[in-house]
Amino acid sequence: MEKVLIIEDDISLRTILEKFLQKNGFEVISTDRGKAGLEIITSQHIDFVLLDLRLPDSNGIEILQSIKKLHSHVSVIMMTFYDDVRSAVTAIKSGARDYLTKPINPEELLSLLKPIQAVKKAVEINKSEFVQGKNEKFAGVLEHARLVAPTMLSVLITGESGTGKEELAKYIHTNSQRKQKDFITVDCGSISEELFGSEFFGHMKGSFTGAVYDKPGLLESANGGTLFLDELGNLTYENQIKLLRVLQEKKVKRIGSNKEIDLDIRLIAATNEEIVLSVQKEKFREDLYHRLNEFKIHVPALRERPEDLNELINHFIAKSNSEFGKHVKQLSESGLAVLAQYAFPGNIRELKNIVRRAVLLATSETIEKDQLPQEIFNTRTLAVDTVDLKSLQEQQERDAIIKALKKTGNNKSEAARILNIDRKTLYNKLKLYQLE
Ligand SMILES: Nc1ncnc2c1ncn2[C@@H]1O[C@H](COP(=O)(O)OP(=O)(O)OP(=O)(O)O)[C@@H](O)[C@H]1O
Repeated sequence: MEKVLIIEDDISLRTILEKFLQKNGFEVISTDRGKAGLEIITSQHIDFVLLDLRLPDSNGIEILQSIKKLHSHVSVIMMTFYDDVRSAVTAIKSGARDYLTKPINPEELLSLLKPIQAVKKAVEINKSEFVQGKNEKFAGVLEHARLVAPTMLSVLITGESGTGKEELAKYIHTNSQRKQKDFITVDCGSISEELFGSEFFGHMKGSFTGAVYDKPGLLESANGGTLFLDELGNLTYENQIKLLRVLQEKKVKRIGSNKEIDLDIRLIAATNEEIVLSVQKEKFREDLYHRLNEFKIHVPALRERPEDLNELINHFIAKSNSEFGKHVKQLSESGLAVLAQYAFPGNIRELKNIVRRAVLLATSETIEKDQLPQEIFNTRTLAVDTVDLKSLQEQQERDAIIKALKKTGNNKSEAARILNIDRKTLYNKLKLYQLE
């Protein structure tokens, strides 16, 4: 989930923004002071900041400059009054992603955050963060990844949600000669029809209302590097056409510019849906499918990799220790036995969340069984030789969705947040399980 920091001293505006963003699936943290905001950004991961231009203890522009100097990957949106648009322009020049004038229009705010959500730069690609494990199937996956990495073949990664498709895409990038260049992630579901052009192609200042500065598009940013198209199945049909055209031409022009830029981009796409079915139903263009599927890799579900459970748990214990300043050493035998029986419908992401929570709750060096979430004791356990794994997983997914909807009073955004999936995926699953 994306985390947003609000730095705003007007308490009523701050509260409205907090509630609105939480409702729309963001994790929110807020403060009324600029310096406290800087401390928060230093001590925890923040995706973007809503920053008031005038703060009681500091000047918003100076805070912006410090953020950009120390944490350049954090996107900042300035909030200002109409009569201070000049300062907003200075803010843009200092690296702010955009600005909003008060009173803040929530829909406008959302439309600004959506493309930011869609464009996550993998600033840290660290090989030691990647657990390889011992499972034979996954070893085969990695072998294929290493073989395809140095080529120009586009790769289609399939697999259930949370199995590590994005991690594998980064693995391919870091094993290619492009590793010094950028790896750009695009969440295909969050790019609307209207935004596609300016997000993918970029624009020149003044080319349309709201284009207050020159902006390179995603394709230009990924030039020389890798473009990762996540949740490919969520790309709208019209956007599929536009993407295909530019991939065929291998050239791009920013909106409002005549200058053609040659493109040299490695494409990796991921999907957890049966994209072949979408092709058959003519919802996904066959030509684009073939263009992206020059080499397919399927990532197995976590329950198909029981040998790797231990290594992944230890990896997440170590990560959570450094995140929370704890000194947990291990998971108890009985705790491990519980996890070993669990089917993990949310795969590695779910395991990571379970371990993080348990590390936070742990009161000694060992995580005890009762520090694992209750839900995993209630679900049917995994008996590999007697049950149909697919239907077991579907049943668990369905149960989890019903529970989340009940808990949130049928609020889909909130339910999607709890389930750690995007809203579009939730809608697809509601349709699939006939829960609409
Ligand atoms: N091999 C791995 N080593 C360490 N961590 C991993 C590994 N694979 C996945 N993870 C972690 O599990 C979580 C989910 O991984 P990732 O986002 O790559 O999955 P995904 O299949 O792309 O998910 P989705 O289908 O929802 O987009 C992330 O936090 C990631 O860091």
